[in-house]
Amino acid sequence: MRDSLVSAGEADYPGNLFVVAAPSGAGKSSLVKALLELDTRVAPTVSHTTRAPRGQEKHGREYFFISDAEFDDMVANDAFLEWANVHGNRYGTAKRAVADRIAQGGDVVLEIDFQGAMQVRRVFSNAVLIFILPPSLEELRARLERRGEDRPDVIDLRMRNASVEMAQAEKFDFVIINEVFERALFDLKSIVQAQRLRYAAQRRARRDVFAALGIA
Ligand SMILES: Nc1nc2c(ncn2[C@@H]2O[C@H](COP(=O)(O)OP(=O)(O)O)[C@@H](O)[C@H]2O)c(=O)[nH]1
Ligand SMILES: Nc1ncnc2c1ncn2[C@@H]1O[C@H](COP(=O)(O)OP(=O)(O)O)[C@@H](O)[C@H]1O
Repeated sequence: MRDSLVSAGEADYPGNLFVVAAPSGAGKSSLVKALLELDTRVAPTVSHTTRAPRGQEKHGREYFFISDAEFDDMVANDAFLEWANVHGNRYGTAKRAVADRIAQGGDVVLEIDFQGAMQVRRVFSNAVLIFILPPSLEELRARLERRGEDRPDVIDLRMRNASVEMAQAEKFDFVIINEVFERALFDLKSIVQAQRLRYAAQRRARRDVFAALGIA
């Protein structure tokens, strides 16, 4: 599967893979949710995690909440496209969820951390990596506090990790600063649209070259 996803970029996988990463609280989930409401061609996948569910979260909707032993089994069975330790818990994207959809020409968006994003790039070179930045660290903390989902010690840990995560932004294809939400959403939509046009043009060009060479 790893190898076939590498050739993905080519004919077998006509869909696009978008990866969105950000420090916790930057607005990644809000932006991706808004994108999905506007654009039905792109679908999310549900990750697996060993973290405990928050208030309203449901198994199979936000995440598949699994035990450490179950996570170990999935790692041993090579079931993950990528996985990483984030803020003291493990999170991973199942291969099957991504491959099935992009093989059928659908687009997929992954909301994962920067370590996972780098793993995806190694496996699937056509993936478009997008990093969301908050306008400042002060605003990041304010958003985490306003969201009111995490205990103060969890917020402190996420803030400590934020600087390390933000230093990774330059490795991504695009960086969006989520200051004014609507502007950031416009940027995200534009990146998705541009990639679709670019990839479709690449595929057409490849077909034309093959046809001209008589090897279509
Ligand atoms: N590598 C990886 N990271 C993930 C995955 N799912 C979620 N994450 C990341 O784990 C971090 C914590 O997620 P979560 O506990 O839901 O809190 P959030 O930061 O408020 O979204 C975020 O950076 C997520 O992007 C995954 O499947 N793989
Ligand atoms: N541009 C923005 N301006 C102000 N608040 C925002 C903005 N974008 C998101 N938020 C708020 O910040 C909090 C964190 O956003 P969320 O999408 O949960 O972040 P993440 O998924 O990156 O952890 C939420 O309460 C959300 O409503």
